[in-house]
Amino acid sequence: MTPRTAPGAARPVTPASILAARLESLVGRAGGTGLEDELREVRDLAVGLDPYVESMTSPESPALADLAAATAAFDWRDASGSLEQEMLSGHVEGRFLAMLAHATRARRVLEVGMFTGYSALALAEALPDDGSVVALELDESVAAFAQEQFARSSAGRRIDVRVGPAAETLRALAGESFDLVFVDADKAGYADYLETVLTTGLLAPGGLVCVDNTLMQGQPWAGPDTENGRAIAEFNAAVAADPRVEQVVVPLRDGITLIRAVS
Ligand SMILES: C[S@@+](CC[C@H](N)C(=O)[O-])C[C@H]1O[C@@H](n2cnc3c(N)ncnc32)[C@H](O)[C@@H]1O
Repeated sequence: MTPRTAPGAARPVTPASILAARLESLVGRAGGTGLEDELREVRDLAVGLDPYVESMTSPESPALADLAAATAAFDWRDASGSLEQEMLSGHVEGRFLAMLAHATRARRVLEVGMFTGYSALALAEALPDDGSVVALELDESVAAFAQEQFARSSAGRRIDVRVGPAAETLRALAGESFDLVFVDADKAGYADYLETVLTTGLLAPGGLVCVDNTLMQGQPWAGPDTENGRAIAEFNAAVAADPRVEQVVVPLRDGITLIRAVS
């Protein structure tokens, strides 16, 4: 397992940022090879991508910026399970999810895997006053952390947190339906969560499912071979072969797959 980073010192966890860090390191070691200038150009292309995308995207709300800062300032090395600051989706992905909520005119949103609540709050901010986000989280302490943040913003009152294993909470939600579902919990559980959402009426007719980390740091095509990489590779292949759905993999951050039911 990768050691958790000190507060504020996030490590690269997306294909683009990993590529940028690797190229930075290669530039540092390229002296005398004759490849320095070319490598620098390639490095600049990779290193500038995320900051450029971020600077051209509408800014995050003060409440989201505060939540991200509180998450980065917390020392996750003492936290339970595998929680780490890098789990937070962040500015551009939050805007993307909010844009999807607007575009689909979502009123009811379900999130599977909340962490400190960044995506839940980004989605809640995009909903009408009578809208709601039901956010599922396994870890009681991180759920409490998120709820403290939600209490500071008016959109936070639209978020209903349910603590427990998502598989159980999803079954307990039978009878409810959601216009937009964001899946971002344990990768080994993804196939089960999608199946439950598609087959039990949780996804409203015409609803959209968004699944995070479907590029999993590039592991499905470039390795290394890890448990999460295998889980995502299997999940992606199963979705690609599933005639019940249509999907597109968006290479934003660590990959988001958008899925809709077609039969
Ligand atoms: C990647 S983080 C979610 C990040 C969050 N959506 C965001 O955008 O900031 C994954 C979260 O899923 C939670 N989780 C893991 N397994 C779970 C399970 N079986 N049921 C519910 N939540 C789970 C973890 O505790 C963690 O907080």
